[in-house]
Amino acid sequence: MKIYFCGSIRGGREDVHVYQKITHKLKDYGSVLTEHVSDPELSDTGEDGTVEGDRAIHDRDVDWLQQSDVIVAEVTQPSLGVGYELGRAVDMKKKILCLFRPSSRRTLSAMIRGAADGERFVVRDYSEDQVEQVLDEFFSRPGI
Ligand SMILES: O=c1[nH]c(=O)n([C@H]2C[C@H](O)[C@@H](COP(=O)(O)O)O2)cc1CO
Repeated sequence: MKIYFCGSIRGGREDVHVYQKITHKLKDYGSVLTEHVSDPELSDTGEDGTVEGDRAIHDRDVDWLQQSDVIVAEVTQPSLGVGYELGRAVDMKKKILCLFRPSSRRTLSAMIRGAADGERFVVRDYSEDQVEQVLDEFFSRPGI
């Protein structure tokens, strides 16, 4: 199974340790196409700051989205890129899990929470210590 993991990069890297935890667990279910997202060495400038670099990142990521079977997004730290990826993934009719931590005291965008249908697009509130349990639950759903 190919898994596309989304997490904030230029939106801020405060949650990178949570991304690491999620990516580590995701490897139990398949290959993670976007492992760089959870790399603590990657700063909020991203992989490449040039216009050509940004185009290459965009085109590669859209291609990976197309190839992927499941999208898992950590959406607590707001990120334009993650929002864009989720919109594209909905259009591609992909199976999507969004993970949000209410302990952040943020309110998740209505465009993400409001997109949930409980089947193809799942939004799950969780705490950091529930990462394994929440992912096990999601990946044991029929059709995943
Ligand atoms: O360098 C990058 N590499 C990359 O793969 N992305 C993708 C993957 C992430 O899930 C998402 C993060 O978007 P943003 O940088 O707007 O927070 O975009 C984003 C950047 C920088 O915007």
